[in-house]
Amino acid sequence: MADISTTLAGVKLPNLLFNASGVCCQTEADLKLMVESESGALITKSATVEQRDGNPAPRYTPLPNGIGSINSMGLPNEGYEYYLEYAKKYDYNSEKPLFISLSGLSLDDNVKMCKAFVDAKLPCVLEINYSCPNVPGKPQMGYDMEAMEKSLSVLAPLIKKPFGIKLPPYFDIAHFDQAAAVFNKFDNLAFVTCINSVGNGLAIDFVTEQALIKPKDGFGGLGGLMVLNTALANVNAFHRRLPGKQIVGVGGVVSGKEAFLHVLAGASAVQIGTMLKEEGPGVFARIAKELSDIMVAKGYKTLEDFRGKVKTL
Ligand SMILES: O=C1NC(=O)NC(C(=O)O)N1
Repeated sequence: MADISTTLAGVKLPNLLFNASGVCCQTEADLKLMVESESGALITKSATVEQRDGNPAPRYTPLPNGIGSINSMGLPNEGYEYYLEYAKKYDYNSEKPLFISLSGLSLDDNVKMCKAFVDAKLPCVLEINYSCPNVPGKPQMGYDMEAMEKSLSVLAPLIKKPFGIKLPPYFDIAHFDQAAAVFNKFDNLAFVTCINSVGNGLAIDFVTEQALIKPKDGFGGLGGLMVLNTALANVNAFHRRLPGKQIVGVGGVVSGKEAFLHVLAGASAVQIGTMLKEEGPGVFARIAKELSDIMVAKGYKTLEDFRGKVKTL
């Protein structure tokens, strides 16, 4: 067995795999499945101040031939106080650290939620979601560098301890440069999670000639294998540009091979979304073994042996 343990934001994970926020993490029942799984950590569904039902169904579907998924959930969640209570009851002596995702609909909302978690003085780690593409009328903060800098200039000093942010995919080198210039201003911004779904794709059924999901005329975030190469680029771009910070890789992890590639690109931990949704929590044990077998075959003992060591020509 190879050692696939890691640390993230100063906390130890027995293995680098956990859920992407939003999948298997909205209710305590979901989170119990994550605790009982072979994941190395767990993260809660992005919370807003108030409980939200989210968008009308159908709002998630896998796409044919295992290429991925499309979703327009619309931030359905139990409201931040539900996750604060969960975090207060969580067993921090367990080997599995708890991450909390917050996705305020305004800076004031994010301040209110962050304050509540800071005041509770809990060991859980915050991941601020700047990249939900599915709330009608709410452009993604992650594509507004000025707004992101303003938000971080308020939240980073408020949170004080290490925290992370969830980013949308960027597709232009200038945007990697601009975003990194903002992130490097905040010392306790310990990690960035790349990528959230590729926003506003459209899946259409050939036979019925209908969009596959109901919200927003069928427009929704794309995930799964088809976004792997964009995810790897974002992981590596920020690994190169954010010295001293860590990257959580997410996007397209369907087996140990893609998890290996995310680490090679620079990831310190790897989240799984679509494959977890489709396969269930058993996916963690499968992918952990597949990754370990790959490392043994390649002669790597730990993730540090190859993290960020993608070769260029
Ligand atoms: O940040 C998010 N990304 C997604 O792809 N979907 C969810 C959502 O719609 O709630 N949120």
